[in-house]
Amino acid sequence: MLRLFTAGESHGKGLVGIIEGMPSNIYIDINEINKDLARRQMGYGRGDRMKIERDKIEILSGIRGGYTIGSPISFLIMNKDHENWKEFMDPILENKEDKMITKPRPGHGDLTGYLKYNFKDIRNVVERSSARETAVRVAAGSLMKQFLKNFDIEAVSHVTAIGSVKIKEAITDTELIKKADESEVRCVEAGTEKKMIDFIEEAKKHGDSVGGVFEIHIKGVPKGLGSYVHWDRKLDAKLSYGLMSVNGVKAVEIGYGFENTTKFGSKAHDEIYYDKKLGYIRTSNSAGGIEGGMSNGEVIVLRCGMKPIPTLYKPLNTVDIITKEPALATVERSDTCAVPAASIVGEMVALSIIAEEFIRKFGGDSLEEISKRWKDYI
Ligand SMILES: Cc1cc2nc3c(=O)[nH]c(=O)nc-3n(C[C@H](O)[C@H](O)[C@H](O)COP(=O)(O)O)c2cc1C
Ligand SMILES: C=C(O[C@@H]1CC(C(=O)O)=C[C@@H](OP(=O)(O)O)[C@H]1O)C(=O)O
Repeated sequence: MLRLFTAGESHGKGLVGIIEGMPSNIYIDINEINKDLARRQMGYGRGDRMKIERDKIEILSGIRGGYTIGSPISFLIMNKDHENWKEFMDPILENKEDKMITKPRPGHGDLTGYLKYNFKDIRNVVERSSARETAVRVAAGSLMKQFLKNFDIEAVSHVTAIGSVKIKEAITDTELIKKADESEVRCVEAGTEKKMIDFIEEAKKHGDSVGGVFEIHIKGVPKGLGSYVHWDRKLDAKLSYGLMSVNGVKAVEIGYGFENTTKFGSKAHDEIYYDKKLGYIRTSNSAGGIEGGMSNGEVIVLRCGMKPIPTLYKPLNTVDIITKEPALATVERSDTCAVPAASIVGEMVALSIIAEEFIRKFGGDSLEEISKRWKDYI
């Protein structure tokens, strides 16, 4: 079983990840992980924090001479911003109190987290509920991506909507999305990107924030990851769980999940054909590569809806937890839009789940053992 533990507060010393269950003898290129960490920091609409951080992974264990050795892989990503928060984030010494947060932000975990954990200062909630944690999930996902590359499994992601600005003709071709990611193709319809940027700028001008939609494609996944035999083994359920755990994601769609609800069955399902060379084939992919809780060999298509960022520079109404009087929600600093960043997080989270399911199906302690079983099955 492949597992990931994450720890770390947003303005604490740093973030920690532990991956347990990674097979041995997988070549890991640290530069590739750092590239994915950098991708997560990009995207129009991010705030000043991203000017401070330059996320880099430091491996502590589990990798030797560039190869995994089967033991838990532990790693660090330091918070450069900690330097500016030392007096408020010291684990041992008493923290200064003049930055206590008492005005919970609607849309964030502030109010319920403070009540649930019986805190005096909402900062305790803010620090861990922050999406800073997603840096660890991207680093871990990037490592798993390198494992999956051995089996020709690859993922791409792209933003399909920022607020009400949508890509009209959604790119459905995985290779084209990949090119877009490499900046060869920017957008299907000329001008869409500018409209998205304008939408973010408009929000920013009014102290507001935006959400949007991103899409993930995973190709090369063999038929049969996940299972129909028990509810908690279904691949669509597992992917939804993982994606829903990405901060701000409130909707997950698989294939044409919503669109299919409006169609007749005759138009909604992907008919089966047989080709002497290719075996069973489909000529459409409405199901998004998953039927009966199992990958069916087609490209896995996932779509996620992210709510607008909860911290507003023109703050929403709230209640001060000390005076119980009406107040405006706390704002220290914030992104206006983080959909492009969330898209990278989603891509890496989805790959982590595919890696976990791949290992569950093909088993084995080393890459060689897994490769043998995979080849036999294929
Ligand atoms: C990459 C990324 C960056 C984010 N940046 C901010 C931010 O600057 N300010 C903010 O209030 N929320 C930000 N969010 C969203 C919050 O983390 C999220 O709304 C919060 O954790 C509550 O989400 P939930 O209701 O889905 O659990 C960001 C999310 C992601 C994925
Ligand atoms: C630190 C990251 O994102 C943060 C996520 C976040 C939130 O509330 O989720 C709030 C902001 O934190 P800060 O107040 O320090 O600027 C974002 O910058 C990151 O993505 O690495």
